[in-house]
Amino acid sequence: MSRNAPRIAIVGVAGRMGRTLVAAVEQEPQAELAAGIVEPGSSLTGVDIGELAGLGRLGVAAVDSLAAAKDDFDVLIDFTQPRVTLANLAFCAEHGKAIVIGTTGLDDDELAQLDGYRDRVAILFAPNMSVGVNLTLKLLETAARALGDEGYDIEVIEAHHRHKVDSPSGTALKMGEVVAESLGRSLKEHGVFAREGQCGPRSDKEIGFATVRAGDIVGEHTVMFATEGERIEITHKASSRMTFAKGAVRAARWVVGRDAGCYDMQDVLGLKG
Ligand SMILES: NC(=O)C1=CN([C@@H]2O[C@H](COP(=O)(O)OP(=O)(O)OC[C@H]3O[C@@H](n4cnc5c(N)ncnc54)[C@H](OP(=O)(O)O)[C@@H]3O)[C@@H](O)[C@H]2O)C=CC1
Ligand SMILES: O=C(O)C1=N[C@H](C(=O)O)C[C@H](O)C1
Repeated sequence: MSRNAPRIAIVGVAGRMGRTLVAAVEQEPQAELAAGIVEPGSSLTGVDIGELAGLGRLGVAAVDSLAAAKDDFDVLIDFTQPRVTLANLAFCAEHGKAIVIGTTGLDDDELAQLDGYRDRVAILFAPNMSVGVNLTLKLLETAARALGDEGYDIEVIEAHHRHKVDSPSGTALKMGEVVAESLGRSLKEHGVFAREGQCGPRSDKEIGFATVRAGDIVGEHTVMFATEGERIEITHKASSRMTFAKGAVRAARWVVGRDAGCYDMQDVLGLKG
């Protein structure tokens, strides 16, 4: 491991993404697995985080607060839930740590709170850390510009596992925002998130969202552009959480040592502009 390998802490280390992140950091020679945080008072406190991830002993015991790991890490990776993420962001701002946030489902107020830290700490915030999804966002920009004003109806369809708590997914919302922005529309005004009963025909400019929750689906997103006589579908399918975890580790290595600001995966991958 290089002397400049960032020391990474993972919060929510017993979760679906937390466990995958432990494996991803462990596989990255240019990063050090420094700490793993579980919920305050968790019975998993003190358990080796390698054991939690099914990798065997790694010599890092889970702690139940960020304060307990304060001197051990340079960058925190957080895939938990909105209120926990905001508390961890406040901690990172206070203690000069960079943070990678993968948590989705933040409401407008929580997003504004997150944004309020942009002058105090380096934040990497993205609803999907996979390279494939971030490339898909660029393809969507191009497709929307070419097709959007030519009478194509736009619908976003996503499917995830039965445990997911937020809907639509953060990725689906991001895809909708990218398409809306490319067309000069506002997603707040034109997003349609439910159709039931006698809801009438769709309007030309609406961007519809449909959600599936079933079994162990890791994450699938399709944006459909449909008109009389043809339809184009741009689809991304994740078949392993490792794609998100590897992206997050890449993001952690990128964001550590940056100036305060709110960055995303497009910055990491050089896809801006
Ligand atoms: N940006 C991206 O690329 C991706 C984002 N996500 C997002 O990541 C988030 C987590 O997803 P997932 O891993 O499936 O969810 P899980 O519920 O499996 O994991 C969340 C973990 O956070 C833990 N947790 C809750 N509160 C605290 C706390 N105060 N301190 C420490 N740990 C805490 C939970 O512990 P406990 O179980 O004890 O409650 C749980 O282990 C979701 O918002 C999801 O949408 C997911 C995949 C990719
Ligand atoms: O909860 C998940 O699992 C996922 N959440 C993210 C989202 O809401 O977009 C990303 C990924 O699709 C998996």
